[in-house]
Amino acid sequence: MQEQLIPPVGDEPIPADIRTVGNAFRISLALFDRDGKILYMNRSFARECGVDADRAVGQPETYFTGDPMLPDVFLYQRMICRTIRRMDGFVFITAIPMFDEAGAIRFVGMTMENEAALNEVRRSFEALVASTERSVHIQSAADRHAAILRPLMGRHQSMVRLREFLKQIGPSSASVLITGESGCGKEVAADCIQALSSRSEQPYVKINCAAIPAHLLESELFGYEPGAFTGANAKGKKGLLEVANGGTLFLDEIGDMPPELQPKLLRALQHGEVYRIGSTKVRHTDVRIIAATNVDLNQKIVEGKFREDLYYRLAVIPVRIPPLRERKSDIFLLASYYLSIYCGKYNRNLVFPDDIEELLKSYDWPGNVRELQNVVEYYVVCSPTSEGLSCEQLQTVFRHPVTGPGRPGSTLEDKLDAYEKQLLQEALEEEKSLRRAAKRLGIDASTLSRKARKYGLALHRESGA
Ligand SMILES: Nc1ncnc2c1ncn2[C@@H]1O[C@H](COP(=O)(O)OP(=O)(O)OP(=O)(O)O)[C@@H](O)[C@H]1O
Repeated sequence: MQEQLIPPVGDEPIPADIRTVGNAFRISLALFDRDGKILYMNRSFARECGVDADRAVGQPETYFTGDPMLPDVFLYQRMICRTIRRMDGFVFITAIPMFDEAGAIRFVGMTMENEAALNEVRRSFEALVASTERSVHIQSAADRHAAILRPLMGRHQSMVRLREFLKQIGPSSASVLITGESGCGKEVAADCIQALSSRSEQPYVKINCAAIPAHLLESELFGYEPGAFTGANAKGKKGLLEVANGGTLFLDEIGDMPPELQPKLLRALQHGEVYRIGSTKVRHTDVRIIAATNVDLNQKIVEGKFREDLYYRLAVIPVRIPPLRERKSDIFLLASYYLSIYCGKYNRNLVFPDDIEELLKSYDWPGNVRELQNVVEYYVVCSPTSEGLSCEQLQTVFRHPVTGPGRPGSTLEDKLDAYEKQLLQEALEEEKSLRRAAKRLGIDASTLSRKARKYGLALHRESGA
């Protein structure tokens, strides 16, 4: 059988050949599994950290550094570099995530270089640069895509898949309909699609259909001729469909598009033809439409409030953004990210104690990432000391009552049940099969299946549930 060359994710030991190769290099190298535990450390890395390479296996990153980098690697899903000051000078650490075919992080490779080694490289590099006339920086397409998609954070499988999907659909000119609850990131996704498209250098115009009264929305979208109506600009005005010509128009809250405007919009999308108010002259426009809504358009169609033909024109590519409660494992990552942002903004130094972490994970976040952002800002601004706020104090700004294990006042049994449910839900969401979810939890598949039924959790299709 052929030797496995790619390091496993923790299920099997690293093959001896790989260890030999790793030890032969001067570079300090370590590998971590998806839970941030050390899978392998070569001799040079162990020497650099003053630890025993074999004993280090299975330990968390904090075993050799007090300032962990892996949470950021898992959060941003990209390479992170950091310089750490030590008694004997600086060390430069690089951590690079390695992905599996489904786009999930499989393991993380980390290298560590000390100041002396880097100085040696720098001297060679300076000599090389001095001997050349020019240095060219080439940014790969992968780097560019990663940079564009960075604002759409999350390492839950659904977000990894979403980013992959956006990369695939971004370049086309097809209309996209983004659905999802309020505050879950529809506009962030629209911005990513636009930036990934071949129209990224062309106009990008946004309009919120719910924020503008119907009569004004028509003149905003289609424009008008001089003297078309009382109070109109004497020179007339271009509509946004004309302004966005060659580029992209983002129609936010499309579900609020007044019924009387829908046929006119359909015509503009279908034939690229726009008539300004008060004009019979046709103007041609080539616009990619990205629309977003948090209402159920199918329901609106049934109620006769939204045209079915317009729906199909808009939803050539449907994109659904999952609400935060369907990707619970992202809650704390996002909360930690916003904590660092707001601590920087308000010059505070705060952390989340364990009970606050539990509370944040227990809550359903009806307002999604926007609500989470607000709650974290409240936590930073309103904490009287560096101890932070208590759970009871923080919950006063939640829109709904908390029902998970962090809920104060519930019995030990309630809390244990809620915590068990949360762990099962996370494992079922993140693992591809029931068997893998059961393995991760350390129970057999039939027990997992029974417990999942008890808590009303959806099982993977392969389980036959
Ligand atoms: N995946 C994410 N990573 C980081 N920030 C996010 C993410 N999703 C949303 N946000 C942040 O949450 C806030 C709300 O996002 P956005 O406006 O895109 O939501 P929306 O779904 O368009 O909301 P609405 O339906 O109310 O218009 C923004 O500040 C955005 O930066």
